Amino acid sequence: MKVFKFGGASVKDAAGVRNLAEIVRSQGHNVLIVVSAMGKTTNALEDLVRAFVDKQTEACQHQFDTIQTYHNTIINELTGDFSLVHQTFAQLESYLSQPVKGIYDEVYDQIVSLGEVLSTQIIAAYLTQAGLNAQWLDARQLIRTDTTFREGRVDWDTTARQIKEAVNKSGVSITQGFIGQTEDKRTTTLGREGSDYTAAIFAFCLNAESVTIWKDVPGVLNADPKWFDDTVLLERLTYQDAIELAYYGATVIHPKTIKPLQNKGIPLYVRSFLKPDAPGTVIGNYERHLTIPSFIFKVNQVLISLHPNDFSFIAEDNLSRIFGRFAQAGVKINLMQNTAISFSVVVDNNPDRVPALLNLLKQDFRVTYNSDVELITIRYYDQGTIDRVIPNKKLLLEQKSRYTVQLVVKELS
Ligand SMILES: Nc1ncnc2c1ncn2[C@@H]1O[C@H](COP(=O)(O)OP(=O)(O)O)[C@@H](O)[C@H]1O
Ligand SMILES: N[C@@H](CC(=O)OP(=O)(O)O)C(=O)O
Repeated sequence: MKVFKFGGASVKDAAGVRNLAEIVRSQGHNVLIVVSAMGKTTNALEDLVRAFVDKQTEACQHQFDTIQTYHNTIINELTGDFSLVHQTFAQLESYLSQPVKGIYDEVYDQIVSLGEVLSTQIIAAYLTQAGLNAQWLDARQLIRTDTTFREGRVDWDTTARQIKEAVNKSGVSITQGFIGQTEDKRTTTLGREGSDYTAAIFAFCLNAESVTIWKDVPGVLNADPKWFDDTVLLERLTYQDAIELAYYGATVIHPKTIKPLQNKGIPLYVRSFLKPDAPGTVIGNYERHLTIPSFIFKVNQVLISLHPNDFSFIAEDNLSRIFGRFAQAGVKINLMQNTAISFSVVVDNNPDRVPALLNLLKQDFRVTYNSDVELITIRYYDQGTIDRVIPNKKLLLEQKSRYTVQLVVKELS
């Protein structure tokens, strides 16, 4: 069987849902479909959580209405029995009418996970009326995680057992990306953009023949077309090149997706939902690595420099203290570099996490930071490619390995 993953961009409106059905009809015999929340619903639900926890009743109601209206607009253009969708909105409304229960991240997961529940309920209803009888599966009952809310860690043994028992390998099934559940039945999410990872989890557990991620781009390109004009389609990629590109921030694939697929040799296709007959990119066990440079831009980064208060070296004890603080604050490091008595890191400038991290670090270190920096990564670089990306930018830090260069830059004002 195959696994197809459709992201929010592919199902942002009724036309997207119809297009999904056409792709499944023409290419998806014996397929499990993993779907994300529609359009930008996850962002909208994040705003709803903030308003709910901050007890901003009006903002909360407004956000709820906006999300419901958006989904109703899509439903109104489709045919099918959407009663489950209305039930989900009723459940959400009832949850929002009660006092906030649990820590922020837990509340976040109970609410934000509903984006995927709604999208799959709508699509399953549409597929069924279109004669594609889709089995709707609740990913919360299949993917078991620990209690790390917003970044649930998968319990592979339980997950594999539950998936093998529940999924029918013939016909069409549909389930939610991004969500799972703890042992005591509290919903978790797997980290933003985690639906690709869900597709890989299902494929791994089911020994699927392939995974296809349907995108609004022709495949994996050598740069994000939103930033670069002359992009080139990478027709074949090794798992290693794919994992490196994703890890450095090529948002076309979630970095956690590759490992489960590589471990079982399952090919990953990245194809266009706008041109479903085009071959796109295939990622697999190939001998040849990339031959052309790839560019990855991460904006809205912050460069943090730490200097031990007691002038001690950046050695094992200080390093373990630093990494402990980052883990405690839940902040991922995108780049790091040290000298004898200073340690520099670049992280996403996440307003929910970075201020708390800085406070923790200030307990032991003198902390300086530079916000609004960009992190540019070039894989298979040469000097010409570096020169191409740094005009009008001040270079703050550079790190080179044999195949990859990373540049921390700031716009020259
Ligand atoms: N190397 C790359 N190749 C192709 N697309 C890329 C690359 N890096 C970033 N992207 C961006 O990824 C986007 C698709 O991802 P995303 O918007 O998250 O889709 P979805 O909602 O389907 O998961 C593309 O529109 C493109 O701007
Ligand atoms: N809806 C979740 C999960 C996801 O992967 O979405 P998408 O496939 O649209 O990037 C998010 O936005 O984080």
